[in-house]
Amino acid sequence: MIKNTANPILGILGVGYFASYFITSLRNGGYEGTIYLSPRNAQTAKRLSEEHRCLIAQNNQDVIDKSDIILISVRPEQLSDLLGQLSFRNDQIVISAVAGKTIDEHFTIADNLPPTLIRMIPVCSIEAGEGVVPIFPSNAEVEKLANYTGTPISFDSEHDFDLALTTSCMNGWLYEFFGTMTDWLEKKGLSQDKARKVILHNIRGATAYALQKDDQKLADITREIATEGTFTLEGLNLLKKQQGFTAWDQALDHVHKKLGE
Ligand SMILES: NC(=O)C1=CN([C@@H]2O[C@H](COP(=O)(O)OP(=O)(O)OC[C@H]3O[C@@H](n4cnc5c(N)ncnc54)[C@H](OP(=O)(O)O)[C@@H]3O)[C@@H](O)[C@H]2O)C=CC1
Repeated sequence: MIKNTANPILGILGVGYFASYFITSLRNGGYEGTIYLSPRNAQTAKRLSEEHRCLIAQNNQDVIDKSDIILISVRPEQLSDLLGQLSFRNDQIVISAVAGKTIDEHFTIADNLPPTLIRMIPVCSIEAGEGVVPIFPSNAEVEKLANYTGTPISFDSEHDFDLALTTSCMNGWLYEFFGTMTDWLEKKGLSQDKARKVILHNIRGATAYALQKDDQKLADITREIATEGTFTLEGLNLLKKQQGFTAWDQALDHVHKKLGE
């Protein structure tokens, strides 16, 4: 059992890009628990200890020994090396942020993991306090932790979790899409600052509006706006004719297949 359920002690193995945004998000969201970091990436660990009140452990085993919940955020190819010589207590919760490795694959790589192994892979937007935090399987302690960072969504199957992960890649494509529209505005004469604000607040408004209409299908919101004779409908028809939306489906299909390989 976790010793301090209000503030479980979090240990992090793999202190790189993911750990940086996750810790920033936790602290911004008000998480006051102790955080122990693996010392391997000394520069990042030092920065996080200074900026976000983390403690640097002596080594990876020290991280585990001092923590209730251990987050693994090394790259997939580094997982077996990391887990090789470590030992966990059976009452600990391990969260893995390692993309593309199933729960079974984790246990195949390392038979020393405790029984409670949870996959949780949020995207970097949680640093701004927004974004989905996919979790599998559901776990109350992990959901509580994730709640500091964004919107936790727990899935009933790894298949569903992987679908959510696929759209995490989509989250990355969106910036390219937003950038294309911003560039268009700039080419037409708008300043960079104004173009960026117009696009980003348009999109933020669209998501906020849709989130408050959760009983309505998203396509129905479009149908309400893009009525006969509107410029919105003309643009929409052009996008459809140019396969503007099916191209996104194809990219999602591609990534989903890759995740399952
Ligand atoms: N980057 C992202 O946006 C996202 C990443 N993820 C997942 O997060 C994980 C980490 O990705 P990311 O943060 O980008 O990668 P990084 O390379 O930035 O971070 C991984 C860190 O783990 C360290 N590390 C490697 N082996 C060990 C070890 N044996 N003991 C202690 N530390 C070790 C690395 O140190 P060193 O540099 O010395 O090897 C590095 O500091 C991946 O599995 C990825 O799938 C998930 C969602 C999004």
